[in-house]
Amino acid sequence: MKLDPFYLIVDSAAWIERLVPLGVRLVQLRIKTMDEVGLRAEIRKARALCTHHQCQLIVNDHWRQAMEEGCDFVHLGQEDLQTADLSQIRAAGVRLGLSTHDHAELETAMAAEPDYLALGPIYPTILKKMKWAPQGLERIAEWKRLVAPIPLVAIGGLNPDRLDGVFEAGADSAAVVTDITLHADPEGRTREWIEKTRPWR
Ligand SMILES: Cc1ncc(COP(=O)(O)OP(=O)(O)O)c(N)n1
Ligand SMILES: Cc1nc(C(=O)O)sc1CCOP(=O)(O)O
Ligand SMILES: [Mg+2]
Repeated sequence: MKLDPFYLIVDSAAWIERLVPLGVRLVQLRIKTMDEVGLRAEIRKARALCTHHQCQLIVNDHWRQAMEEGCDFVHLGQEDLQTADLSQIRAAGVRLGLSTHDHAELETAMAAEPDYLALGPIYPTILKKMKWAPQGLERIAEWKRLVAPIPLVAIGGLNPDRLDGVFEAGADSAAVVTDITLHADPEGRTREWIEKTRPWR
């Protein structure tokens, strides 16, 4: 499976409506706190937008709601994995991306036979507090050797200036939140990401 090298992560369907039409091909809806009705509406709207714009939608955490809304790709972390019903996800033909931060997590993740693996945080991130030190580029190269041919996603503190290093080290896709969502010009920055990742597409 080939992942687009630009992996946008946002926390609402409104962001998807704003940025996906610019040419984003891979987007994650990452909603951490919302009531069930609101969450369902967000997933439904995100799915419709992504279908219309031929963008692959990946739903973070909420695998059950994602499946019930007809989505075909979810992302789970190690804690999410403990409660997720992987056989139900697989039986529905839903694809699965998994987070990893160290060797023990990688072993757990590989056992689940994911469709991609994410490694982070590559650089310091301001989005959330993390117990892992930045992994650095060497770690991407190590992970690539361990996981290929499973696609590898790099995440954490990425920006356009850091992309060449990340791809040269072996990442297949670069995931980003705040470099775009906190930018003064999110549309302009999204176009910059699309251009900068073009050679890796
Ligand atoms: C592409 C990608 N990589 C890693 C994560 C982090 O997932 P997780 O560890 O479950 O943390 P939360 O994002 O749920 O806070 C991700 N969402 N996407
Ligand atoms: C959601 C997330 N997961 C990470 C991990 O390492 O698993 S790092 C991260 C935050 C990514 O945001 P930004 O691009 O703003 O640094
Ligand atoms: Mg999670």
